[in-house]
Amino acid sequence: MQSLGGIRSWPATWRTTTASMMTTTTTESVRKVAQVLTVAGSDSGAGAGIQADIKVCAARGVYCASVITAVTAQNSRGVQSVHLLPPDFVSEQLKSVLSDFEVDVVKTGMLPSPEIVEVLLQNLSEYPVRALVVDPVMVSTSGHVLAGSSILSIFRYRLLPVADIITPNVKEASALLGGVRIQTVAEMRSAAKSLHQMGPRFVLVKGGDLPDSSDSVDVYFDGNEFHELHSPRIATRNTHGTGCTLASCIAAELAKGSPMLSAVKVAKRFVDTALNYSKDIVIGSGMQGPFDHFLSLKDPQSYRQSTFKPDDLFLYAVTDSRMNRKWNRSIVDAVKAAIEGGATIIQLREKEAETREFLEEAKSCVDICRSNGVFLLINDRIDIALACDADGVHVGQSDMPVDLVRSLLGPDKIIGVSCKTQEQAHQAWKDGADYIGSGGVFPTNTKANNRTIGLDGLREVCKASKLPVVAIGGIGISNAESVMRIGEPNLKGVAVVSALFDQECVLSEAKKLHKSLTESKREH
Ligand SMILES: Cc1ncc(COP(=O)(O)OP(=O)(O)O)c(N)n1
Ligand SMILES: Cc1ncsc1CCOP(=O)(O)O
Ligand SMILES: [Mg+2]
Repeated sequence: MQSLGGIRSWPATWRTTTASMMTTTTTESVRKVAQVLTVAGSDSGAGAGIQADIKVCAARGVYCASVITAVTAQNSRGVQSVHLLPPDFVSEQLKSVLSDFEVDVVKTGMLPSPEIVEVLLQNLSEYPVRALVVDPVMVSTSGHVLAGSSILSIFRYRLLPVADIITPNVKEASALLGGVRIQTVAEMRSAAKSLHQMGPRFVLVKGGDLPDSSDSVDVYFDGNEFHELHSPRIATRNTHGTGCTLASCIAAELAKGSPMLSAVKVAKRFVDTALNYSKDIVIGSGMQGPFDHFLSLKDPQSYRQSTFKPDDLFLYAVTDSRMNRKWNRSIVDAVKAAIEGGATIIQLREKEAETREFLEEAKSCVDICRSNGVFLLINDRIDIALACDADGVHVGQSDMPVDLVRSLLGPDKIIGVSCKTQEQAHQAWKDGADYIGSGGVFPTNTKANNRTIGLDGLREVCKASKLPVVAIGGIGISNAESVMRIGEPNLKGVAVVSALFDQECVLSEAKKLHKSLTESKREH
């Protein structure tokens, strides 16, 4: 099996396509379409399985072909009956699609027998694709066994080693690991590590079923680093098909060209938004209803504008035009590298840029950030933020007042404000800011004439406000841990300029800083 970046190379015309576009036009006016093939079971209730997969891909702008492995009779009450398709017929479907279409990514769901996995593997070796996403479906949300223990051996020794990513929930992860206990995030991490040793390039262990947790935590492991992806638990009965939706959304984003972590983050946000949007709908009379994958058609705003979470401040990358010029980088390249290295939010702070040029670059950065599921804010320039439809702005005490910014940008945009004192922190809350940037914590050459407040000043600001706080000023790999160690619960991360952008390789510096922040978070 070839994997992402593997044997089949991208057509030259496609390589230049931005990740947010599904198609592009070649010189011969042929439109290339990002394509997923789902190999899964049919759900007559259409909340999960093949039907969910097709809907997600359509909602994400990707074509989805389907090979059906089994037909289930099911609804919101559960699975009433399952009919397996003969392996030869599954193979015929696979050949039909793979020999004809240029499938980018194959996503698997219900693979109910070892023979069916065998024909899948055969076809994939004959018709290689760019990536394989394996959702090791074993039990339906209602508790019906969809693939029994006979499947475990071929999953472990044949399928997992050729997968690019696997997305088990805790029960599936436990089954794949011979029944180990997985009841805490620490046990999820250890399970992700053990599963990675079975061969997949990336592992995402989904913690939605974890007992006693107020938010839903998924653990992502790339063989080197862990990422914990948090989202608030959404109170709804309409959770049928969330696993299929997440895996298909990952496949769709990969097919459009996203790196793996970005694809996973976008998919998680898509599922959260869909669940939230559909929390009150009633389809069926049972315990687990389907949700609406097409929310974007009904209410684009609710889909586009996902909610800002304090943890988004974890690794906050702030650009600088002088540094970009010094290192001969465009803003766009700087932003791409920071995101790839793990930046969780971006601010464009381009003090010397010409308005017209800044606007064009800001628009490109909005596209990149949106397709990676990372928010983009603009420093100082409310006009640019409005014109490029950024996710928000960051303003200081001598910029436009926060209450006025709020009235110009509306309730959905993110507003951050710089605070050095307790009074400023109180005011930030009253004025409707979403977060506080506090510093300079340490001396810095990036901002002239800036008073340093030290760790004590940072602590005071944190204590004075309910808002999440990000520390800024002179922070880098050598001292990020000492900042986070002040242990204030609303201190959510560090914002850095020179530690990322006044460096030869933004990507590796971002990775190192992300790793050090993750370690300090785990320790405290
Ligand atoms: C996250 C974050 N915190 C603080 C600042 C500083 O903003 P400001 O005080 O407006 O100073 P300038 O950046 O405009 O020089 C920031 N940009 N980001
Ligand atoms: C914009 C800003 N606001 C307070 S300190 C600072 C500069 C931070 O830059 P660096 O991370 O290079 O010290
Ligand atoms: Mg400012």
